[in-house]
Amino acid sequence: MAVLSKPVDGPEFGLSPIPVIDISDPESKNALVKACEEFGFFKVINHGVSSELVSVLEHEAVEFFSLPTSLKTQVEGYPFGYGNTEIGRNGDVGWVEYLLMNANLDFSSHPFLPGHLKNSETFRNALLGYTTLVRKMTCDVLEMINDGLGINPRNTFSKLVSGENTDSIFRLNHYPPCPLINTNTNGGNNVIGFGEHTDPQIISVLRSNNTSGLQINLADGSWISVPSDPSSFFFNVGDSLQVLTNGRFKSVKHRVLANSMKSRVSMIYFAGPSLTQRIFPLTCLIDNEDESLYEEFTWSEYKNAAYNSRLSDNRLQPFERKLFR
Ligand SMILES: C=C1C[C@]23C[C@@]1(O)CC[C@H]2[C@@]12CC[C@H](O)[C@@](C)(C(=O)O1)[C@H]2[C@@H]3C(=O)O
Ligand SMILES: O=C(O)CCC(=O)C(=O)O
Ligand SMILES: [Fe+2]
Repeated sequence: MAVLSKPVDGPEFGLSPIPVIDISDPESKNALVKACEEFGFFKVINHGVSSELVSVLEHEAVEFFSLPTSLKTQVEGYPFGYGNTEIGRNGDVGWVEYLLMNANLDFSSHPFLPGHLKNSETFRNALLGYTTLVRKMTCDVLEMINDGLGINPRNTFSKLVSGENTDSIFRLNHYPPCPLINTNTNGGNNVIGFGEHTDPQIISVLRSNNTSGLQINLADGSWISVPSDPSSFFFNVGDSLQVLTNGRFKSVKHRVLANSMKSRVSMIYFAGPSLTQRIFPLTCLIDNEDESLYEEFTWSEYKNAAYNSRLSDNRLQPFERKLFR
């Protein structure tokens, strides 16, 4: 469990600057590009994903996390399966328990699911329904971004995350109420649920219950709280999309603070490419005077490096080109 050395403020009040994008409106493509450039983060509304499906999956997750630890415990297959407190295997800890799984497997024979869930048809159906709809929404959003950037063909980004072999991950996180929190005078707290990091994949899609805790880091280095909204989805630009856009989009640093009173339950779909996919800045996004900021790598190379790093490391640093001007 990590305790921040300096308490942070919790700016829960006032208007949130987080961009809200109506994806039912094709004209939102420019707002999407702007959000990816300025925040690397945005909230999506009018998405068409069934709230009933989301509720069933959340209910199943709550039931699962309420089981005794002995029934949730990890099976073989790092990083997948159940875990608590430890995030990754490089010393990161947080006030969280989670279930991590590959989102492209047949869930009926999923090797990483604890027996209780593997045998639950309700859970398997909800998971399959949810990941199918969220993948489709992700592709729609990537295509709108594609249009907004004026790139051809339209599926340049979406095809990276839509094939059979794509390496997408699904994560359920549960942050129980934390009795160790000292609430400071500004209403903030000092216990980390999930430490600061950027997501390695192309784009991540997060949905949570009505408990806040997620914060994003702005360009000026300050942290702002993301007001919870169970009926919307929050999108994060990942490191790979930062590289594909030659740094025009920034992968957003984010973290989760624990809550003393309420449980937070979140579900995140990490849209990743196939392991052999080569990642490099798209030529059409390199301005004439600019140069490519990154060396080419495969997703597998990047992922291996990422999984050997700490959460807060700048995982793109080894792939940055040394430019001499
Ligand atoms: C400490 C780690 C956990 C993580 C792998 C890593 O070594 C660094 C990146 C972490 C992260 C953050 C986003 C996702 O939650 C995640 C599944 C991912 O792809 O990268 C986690 C990894 C994890 O929990 O194993
Ligand atoms: O649980 C959350 O709200 C965010 C977790 C997160 O950033 C992650 O799992 O990568
Ligand atoms: Fe994340």
